[in-house]
Amino acid sequence: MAGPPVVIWKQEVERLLRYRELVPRLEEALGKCSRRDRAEVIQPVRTSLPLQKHDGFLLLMPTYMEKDKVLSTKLVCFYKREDGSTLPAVQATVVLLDPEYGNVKAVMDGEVITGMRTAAVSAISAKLLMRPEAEVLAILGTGKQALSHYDVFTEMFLFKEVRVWSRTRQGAERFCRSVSGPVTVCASVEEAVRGADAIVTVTRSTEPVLFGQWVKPGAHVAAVGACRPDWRELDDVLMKEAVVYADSREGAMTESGDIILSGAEVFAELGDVINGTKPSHREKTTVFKSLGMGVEDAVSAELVFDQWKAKASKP
Ligand SMILES: NC(=O)C1=CN([C@@H]2O[C@H](COP(=O)(O)OP(=O)(O)OC[C@H]3O[C@@H](n4cnc5c(N)ncnc54)[C@H](O)[C@@H]3O)[C@@H](O)[C@H]2O)C=CC1
Ligand SMILES: O=C(O)C1=NCCCC1
Repeated sequence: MAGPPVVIWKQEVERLLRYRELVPRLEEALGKCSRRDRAEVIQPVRTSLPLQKHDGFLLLMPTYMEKDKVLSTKLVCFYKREDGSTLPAVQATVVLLDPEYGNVKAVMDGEVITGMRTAAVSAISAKLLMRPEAEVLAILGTGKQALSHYDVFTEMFLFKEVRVWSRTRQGAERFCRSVSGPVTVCASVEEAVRGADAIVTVTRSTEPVLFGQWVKPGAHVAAVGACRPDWRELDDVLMKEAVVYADSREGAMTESGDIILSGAEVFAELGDVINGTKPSHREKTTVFKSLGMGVEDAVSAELVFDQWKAKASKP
């Protein structure tokens, strides 16, 4: 008889999850997704429930990995929120189940998982698609995702300069106080991205903020915001000039305004590049359109649970 589920909350998840273990698990999971083998991953396009009164959405993200014996679902709410609002834009919980019996093994905070797995997948996109001689990273937006992207990008790559742009001075100042290394604060998006080799867009904008005319040919863009079919972060010029990669082709065609409204073609999934079935076009301008996938949460939560069990079994 299974016992009650364990509850693993934010600070514990923060203690247990490390990029050096998370990144290889995510790479493996992305490869499995793109093989479309239902014994490896079943992950339907997520259900999205509008919370119209609150200008938000609830997303349900169930995932089953039969061979790996992983069954989970994330519940994540996200809201448009005005700048200066003290309320979080994203709130998430991950439920981990035992696939053999269907009982819940663990309920865990999903905020740290969402922050870290999203940033880790963007860093994987950079590992696969960014030029190796990249020196300048620009981050647009200074919220939670901006911080996790700063952490993993500076852990995995050696940039000479990290630039940041925020709509508000307070946002940029808060970001600079929160990170451990030097940052150049830029007064405009154009100033931040001109000459940058890698650009991360992590804003809540619903209109384009990054324009192709400012982007250096051969740069790599990880586009993380704009996760609704009518929301944009990138303009048509950039979307049409770049070679576009996505985490999930189905997800991108259903949810990404940058892809749907620009008419850009998804060249490949990151998993196709990992599996060697599609090439990496490092020499060209590349866009990785990230929307987030349940499988990323599933393997992250399983990793947290494994680490928790290992710690709990120590005398
Ligand atoms: N692809 C994925 O897997 C995930 C995507 N997201 C998306 O990433 C984005 C950032 O998420 P968080 O960092 O958690 O949010 P946050 O609220 O912590 O930060 C959002 C940032 O965007 C800025 N911003 C808000 N409106 C803007 C506008 N109109 N133009 C320019 N900047 C604007 C804010 O000042 C803030 O710096 C959101 O769009 C969220 O939906 C979040 C989690 C996972
Ligand atoms: O994958 C996720 O988690 C999210 N994706 C889009 C916006 C909110 C969270």
